[in-house]
Amino acid sequence: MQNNTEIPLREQNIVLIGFMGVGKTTIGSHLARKLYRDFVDIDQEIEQEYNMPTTEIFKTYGEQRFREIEKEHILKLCSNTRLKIISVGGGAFLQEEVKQACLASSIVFFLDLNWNSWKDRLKMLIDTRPNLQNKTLEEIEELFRSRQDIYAVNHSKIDTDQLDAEEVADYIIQTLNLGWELYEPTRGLN
Ligand SMILES: Nc1ncnc2c1ncn2[C@@H]1O[C@H](COP(=O)(O)OP(=O)(O)O)[C@@H](O)[C@H]1O
Ligand SMILES: O=C(O)C1=C[C@@H](OP(=O)(O)O)[C@@H](O)[C@H](O)C1
Ligand SMILES: [Mg+2]
Repeated sequence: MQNNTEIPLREQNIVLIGFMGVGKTTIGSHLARKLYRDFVDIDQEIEQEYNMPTTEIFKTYGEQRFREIEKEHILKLCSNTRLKIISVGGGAFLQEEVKQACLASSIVFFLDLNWNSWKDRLKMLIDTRPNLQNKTLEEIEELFRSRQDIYAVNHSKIDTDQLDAEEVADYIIQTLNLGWELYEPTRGLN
């Protein structure tokens, strides 16, 4: 496994985490475009490999199998790549090995959104997120709250409540620039 002390800060992968629907995929693609990097969305990679949407993968093979494939994809990226923008699914950090690999090899941003703002997105998420289906709103809130612990260890937390996706990407870039300049300053010409 690569360790982020071995990779220059400016070359480390950037990993976006957070609950379903907070905007990891949308913000990740903006970030990749703005930083001229490749974007990898783990759910999209798995859907391409199985040639079916996540809901079908859950139905056909079960969540456990999905988690195994998810882990394989993420661990491979953590050990073999740099300079990527990676959006992982909201349940990826349930697996301690995945969480530790991301934290050790990459810069991990937690996209935070409060429950009241998140609730407004439920309608547009429900058809494509198997773990939101067949649940009452109370059960979804319980899942939302119980998941917060797995995101609590990160390198930077962004409060996204008041920002659109493009603004979150810009904010992440500002944070990165600050860290890069502080810890790996670019040398002047003389
Ligand atoms: N900052 C934001 N403000 C408002 N809507 C957003 C924001 N980020 C994402 N969205 C919308 O929320 C929905 C879920 O976004 P998505 O990127 O798929 O989330 P995730 O990958 O975290 O599950 C999309 O319809 C997207 O357009
Ligand atoms: O939190 C979860 O259990 C899941 C989140 C989804 O990704 P997003 O967080 O991008 O919605 C996807 O991996 C799958 O439906 C399971
Ligand atoms: Mg996503």
